[in-house]
Amino acid sequence: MGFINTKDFSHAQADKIGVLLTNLGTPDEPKPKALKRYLKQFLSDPRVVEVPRLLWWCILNGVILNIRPRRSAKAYATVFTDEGSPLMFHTVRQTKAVQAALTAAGHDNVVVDFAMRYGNPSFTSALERLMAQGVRKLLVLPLYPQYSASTSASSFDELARDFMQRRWLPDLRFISHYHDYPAYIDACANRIREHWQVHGMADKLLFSYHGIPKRYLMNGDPYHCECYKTSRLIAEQLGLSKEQYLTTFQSRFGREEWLKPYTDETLKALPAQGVSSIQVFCPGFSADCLETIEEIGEENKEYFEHAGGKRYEYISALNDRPDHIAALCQLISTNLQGWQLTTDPARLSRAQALNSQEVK
Ligand SMILES: C=CC1=C(C)c2cc3[nH]c(cc4nc(cc5[nH]c(cc1n2)c(C)c5CCC(=O)O)C(CCC(=O)O)=C4C)c(C)c3C=C
Ligand SMILES: [Fe+2]
Ligand SMILES: [Fe+2]
Repeated sequence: MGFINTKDFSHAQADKIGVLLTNLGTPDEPKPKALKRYLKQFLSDPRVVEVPRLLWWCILNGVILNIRPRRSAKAYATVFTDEGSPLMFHTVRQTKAVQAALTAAGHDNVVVDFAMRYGNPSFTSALERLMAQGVRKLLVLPLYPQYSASTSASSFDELARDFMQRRWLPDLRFISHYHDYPAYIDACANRIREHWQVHGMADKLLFSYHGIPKRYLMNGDPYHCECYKTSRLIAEQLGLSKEQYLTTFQSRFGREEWLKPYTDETLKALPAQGVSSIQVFCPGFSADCLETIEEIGEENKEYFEHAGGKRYEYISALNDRPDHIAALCQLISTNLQGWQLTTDPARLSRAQALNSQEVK
């Protein structure tokens, strides 16, 4: 068996610490061909669709990949900008901002990069870049605040798959969730407060999270509980009573039951219950993407207004807001504790010299 070898003698350099931010991934272009490639990889992941493989292969290749790419391409075309897919450009900005903040805080041997679980840039390409810079310690932070096997565990699978090909593995730390991390909760609350300062409050605040099949919860996935805890902590931070906010689940796929209450059905029902104004925030999406901009910002707005609702506001995601970046940096720094973090150039060059001698 052949392993990926370290070709650039990075072991001759002082050890660096790599921070790899990851997210779901997005199609390269809003075109059916690119969508087919992306959806095939995404929907073939057994962590995402837990259905017997042979049966699923037939449904996916026989039906879904012949219909969905065209439909999804149309939806993506409404959110792509000159900078590309929102999920991509927000993740690029987050990566640059986290790198700048960590460097400014004195973590001068930390290199930050990002990878996407599906599509580009792949985990392997990002890991190659990090290893080539001398990274021997790696912290991986999937930007999913709430743990779910379909996202967080799937990211770990992809990391492990890459490592199976590698001869020399780095030390590894993996942050599987941060749904109740105080600085993240504060950033969410700040974002909502800022919105209120401009627009005032609405009758209710709705926290909408991406759904997963209910079966995954029944089989032990903690995602549902973590979403409810995040909502409660943000609401407490904002001083809201239980009557003032709701938690719902969006983005259903397929026919089986998903986590309830559903976002779309809730928004269709609220006006008849006397709720005429609503503000929607999506704490589970660290960056705006198709599911927030198009599904929450447009599609669900229509449902609410069509049902008689008067005022609907989508509160955009944390993206690269300074308090979000500060929260991520705090989470990263805490998880780097005990690993060599130095701002001392003399020590770094001594380590470099020693390593070079060992190589000779
Ligand atoms: C098929 C089942 C799906 C599960 C389970 C699922 C879980 C899940 N997804 C996210 C975050 C995102 N999903 C996004 C898009 C998206 N999700 C699914 C399906 C499942 N997701 C599909 C088919 C798509 C593609 C769009 C479409 O064709 O409708 C995105 C947006 C990506 C973008 O490019 O903008 C995100 C983000 C989470 C957090 C999650 C489980 C908790
Ligand atoms: Fe999804
Ligand atoms: Fe969607």
